[in-house]
Amino acid sequence: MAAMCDGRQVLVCAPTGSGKTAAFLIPLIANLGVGKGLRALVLCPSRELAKQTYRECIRLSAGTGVRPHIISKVSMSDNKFGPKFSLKFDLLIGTPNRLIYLLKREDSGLDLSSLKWLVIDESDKLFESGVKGFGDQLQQIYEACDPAVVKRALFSATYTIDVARWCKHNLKDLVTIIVGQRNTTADQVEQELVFVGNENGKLIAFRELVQKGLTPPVLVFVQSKERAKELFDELIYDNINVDVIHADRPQLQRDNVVQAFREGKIWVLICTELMGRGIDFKGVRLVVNYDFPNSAISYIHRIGRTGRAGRPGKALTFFTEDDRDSLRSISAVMKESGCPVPDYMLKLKKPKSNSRKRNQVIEREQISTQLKKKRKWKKENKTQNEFVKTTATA
Ligand SMILES: Nc1ncnc2c1ncn2[C@@H]1O[C@H](COP(=O)(O)OP(=O)(O)OP(=O)(O)O)[C@@H](O)[C@H]1O
Repeated sequence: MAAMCDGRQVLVCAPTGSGKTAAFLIPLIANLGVGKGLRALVLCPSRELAKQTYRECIRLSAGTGVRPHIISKVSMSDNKFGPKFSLKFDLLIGTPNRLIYLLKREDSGLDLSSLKWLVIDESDKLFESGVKGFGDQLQQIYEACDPAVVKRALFSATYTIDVARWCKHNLKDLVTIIVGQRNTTADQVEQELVFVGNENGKLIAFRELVQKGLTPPVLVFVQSKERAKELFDELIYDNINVDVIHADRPQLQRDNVVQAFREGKIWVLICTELMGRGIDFKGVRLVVNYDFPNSAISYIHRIGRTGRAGRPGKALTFFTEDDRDSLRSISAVMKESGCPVPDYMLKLKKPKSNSRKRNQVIEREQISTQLKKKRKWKKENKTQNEFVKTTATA
């Protein structure tokens, strides 16, 4: 906070749940002063996180006169944007794609010429390149800002060499702040790896957990929206108060699910990486990695949804033989955080670079026993029909 208040550009890495949102919002609000035009922009990788940051900003700026705004679908269709839009607000929060959409629309009134601060939350995520990455979008936003005037502040719980290198080469007068050890989990999270044998073993292990008694709220991470839907279809019949959130659900449903989970109306929330970063649900007691995370970075963020703001939390990570390649790096993170890890895991060989691409998602068997049964039935019926056909023609 002190560095930003002094007008220095910063690269900050601090553990999950340690209060980074307030650490950038407070200096922004304090430094904006009186002025005309949009003077600060905060970028987040998901709409859920943007909304949460906006809520925090409203709270922190109360009584200061600072006017925050969020780019949401509603505000875009509400005619909030127009020729004088940039004069109505001081601080704008949003995701890169919506911002670019507005920058491209001539009638949006979005003008970044008065911008003083650009904050990139979850910076390593927003720097990711490739089709699914935000890297290109971030580049377009930079080009719309005046680099001589706009100061940048990058925040994340994880530190990647790519971001650090970029900052070193591009940001003058940079202060790098690292709280604790780089790329470790929050201290308060008790972590455990559970070998479950195979896909079916995951369902059995999860049901055992429920039988023993879960203390809600619980977050369950899977690797894709398809798997999130499948797991939901399984658990919905188990008399668990469960719901699911993923990118295929309409925004209104996503908002309602988040709200219901916050209010304790949903006890178990199945989710994808969408909820892996930044989301602050108060008092999540347990995070279950139903599917093994595909990188140590993803592991750190996912389990960081519990053990926030000094509260205790627990993280269980299921693994099968398929997860062997990632086991070593994640067990090393656990060991670094002081959790007991069997020696053999730490001694596993590094996967050959050509055997598995970085962050590659593992192909897994379907979760759903119903689907499996259906497929088996179809296959058996097909063979039977073929047998009838061939004997009939013979
Ligand atoms: N000084 C403080 N004292 C007590 N609680 C705080 C303080 N600052 C922030 N918090 C609370 O801590 C929680 C976590 O804060 P925040 O969401 O900013 O974490 P974060 O560091 O951004 O985590 P992540 O890396 O997961 O995004 C929030 O509920 C927030 O209200």
